[in-house]
Amino acid sequence: ADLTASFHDHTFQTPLMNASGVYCYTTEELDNLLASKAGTLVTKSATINYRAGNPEPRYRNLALGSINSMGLPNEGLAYYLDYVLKKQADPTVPTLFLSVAGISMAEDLDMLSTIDQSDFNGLTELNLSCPNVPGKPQVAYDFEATEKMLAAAFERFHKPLGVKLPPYFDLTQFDIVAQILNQYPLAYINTINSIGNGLYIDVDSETVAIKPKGGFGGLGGAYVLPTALANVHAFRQRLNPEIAIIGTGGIENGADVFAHLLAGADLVQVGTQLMKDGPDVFTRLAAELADIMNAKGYHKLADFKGKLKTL
Ligand SMILES: O=C(O)c1[nH]c(=O)[nH]c(=O)c1Cl
Repeated sequence: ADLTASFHDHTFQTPLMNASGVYCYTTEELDNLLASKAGTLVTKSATINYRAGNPEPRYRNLALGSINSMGLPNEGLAYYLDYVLKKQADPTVPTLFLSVAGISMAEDLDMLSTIDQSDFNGLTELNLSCPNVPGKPQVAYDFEATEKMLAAAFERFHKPLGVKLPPYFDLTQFDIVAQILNQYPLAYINTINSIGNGLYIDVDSETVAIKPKGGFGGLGGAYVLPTALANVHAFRQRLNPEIAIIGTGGIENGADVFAHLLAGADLVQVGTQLMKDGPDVFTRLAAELADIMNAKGYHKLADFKGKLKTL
């Protein structure tokens, strides 16, 4: 089976990559991703300046996934922009993704201007769905703010741009959000971000799992797979075909990768399972996906991508 993934005018050795926020804070972690079977990588969502983030413990692996309230810790935009600019000079390195998540629209726009004026030749991911900055509601659950943000972004940003979206749970929300997104020349959407503000309770200790926000945090892993698949498929059915889709959420094995692709994803991102297994997870996921494709007689991703059947 050929796992080569095409995404606009880019090709990747596999459709697999990390989810922003996982294994992508430092240049060492990012280099380890490049050395793995991941097709490419995305950097930790950046703010203009270094951010310490929320108090620890702020991430926990759980039997059925994970919970996090990191609070947008990152080294600052320049650190990640320097990294991708250096790496893109190497012809053996695939096209890279750079993520930004300002804690205000002004900060987002400043960062987009900085990137636009740079020689970055990869794709930029505007994170509209961070659920863990206390006092800052997610932009993407405010449809007016989302529209304003996209209009302002495309006024000043001329490189390929994608948006990271939170999960939606109502079909009319899919209709409304898709109608907004279809007005803009987006390269892609990335769906889903963690399911915001879950609460894990440890019965033995009668305590929450993480320190920030009284234990409330974004859920990842197996908990979120059906919601992730629904968002991928709902948007594939509604978005202009020029807007590609990155499927994120709940991938533990090759079958989950296959399901995301079947639902319409062009690339998939792995967060919780990468946190649990490290970059070798991409070797396993690639092998498991290839086995499934071979068993079904599929030779390339286009043979089944987006071809989910209904009853
Ligand atoms: O707390 C975080 O840093 C965080 N955590 C998430 O689960 N999604 C995000 O977009 C971000 Cl920005």
